[in-house]
Amino acid sequence: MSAHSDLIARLPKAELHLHIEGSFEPELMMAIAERNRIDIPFKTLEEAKAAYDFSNLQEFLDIYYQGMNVLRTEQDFHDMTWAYLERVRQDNVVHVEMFFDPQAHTERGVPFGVVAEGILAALKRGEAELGITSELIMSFLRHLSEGDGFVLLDESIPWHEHFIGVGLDSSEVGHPPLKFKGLFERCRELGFKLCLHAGEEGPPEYVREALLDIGADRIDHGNRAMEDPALIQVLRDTQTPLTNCPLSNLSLCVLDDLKKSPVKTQLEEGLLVCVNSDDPAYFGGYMNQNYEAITDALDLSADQIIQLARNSFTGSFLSQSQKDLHLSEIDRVIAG
Ligand code: HPA
Ligand SMILES: [Zn+2]
Repeated sequence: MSAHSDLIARLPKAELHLHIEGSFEPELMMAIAERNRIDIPFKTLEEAKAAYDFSNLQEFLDIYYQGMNVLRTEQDFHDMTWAYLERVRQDNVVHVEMFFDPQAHTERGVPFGVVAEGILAALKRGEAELGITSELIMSFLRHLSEGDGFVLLDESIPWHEHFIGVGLDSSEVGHPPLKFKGLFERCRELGFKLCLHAGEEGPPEYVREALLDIGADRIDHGNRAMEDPALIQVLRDTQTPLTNCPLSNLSLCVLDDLKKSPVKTQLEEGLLVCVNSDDPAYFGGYMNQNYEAITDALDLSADQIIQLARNSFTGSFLSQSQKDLHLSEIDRVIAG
């Protein structure tokens, strides 16, 4: 329990950096494997959890792509998404802008429509039954080619109205944002918001490319931007949201100690940083556990925690009037 657990629990929050396939808990994975009669390398929960010991991004990604292999039907994608929504309702997450990785499914023969329809059905239900609003962000795998990205973009045309934006994730080093310049230009013309993972393991130059060459609307992670004072200035001037993921940083050894997290400095420097869970089933915590861990590690004040929650709405793709409603709800919670 953190010193500010009660405040953290009471604050409404938006989650802006969440890979839905990274919310796939081993219990559900084993149940779906059985339902679909698929062998998985884990026989027990303990075995699964023991495999979740990573020393870098690639080690995680290998297990992450393996885990999602059991997902085959619309029902599977629905069940995974619904489980996430039910879980974060408890953390007072009221809005989520979620990534999904279609190429990780189409590559193994699962049609795009199966993936999208399953997730969308759960999101619709989440709004009706849990009051959680949501947006979907279609992410490109950066270890694949720009041409593969264009194939996905074409394949997804019938569902474009359901996506607010596109993302860029998977193995960062060696796959800079500029590798996808033409693809993101096309996505921008189509009206998509652009969210790029940059500066998680990759150098500050990747954040610079995402921001200045691609025109990213949001930077996912962005930790290593803090190595470049000129870049910090750009992030401050543009108020580009940075979606930080504390427990992810720790699990993937981006940081060896959360005390070295840039979040407090970013707040003090006036950057628009917020806290997120990234892949909660793999990194040991959902939204509030991420808030608690970063609060304790950096000794954040109540005002700083409130600022993080405010930033999660300000940095979202909600309309200004929707943002204002959420921000006034935060005011109401802290006054009461
Ligand atoms: O944190 C991440 N980084 C890159 N790719 C990912 N795919 C899922 N999570 C991540
Ligand atoms: Zn991520």
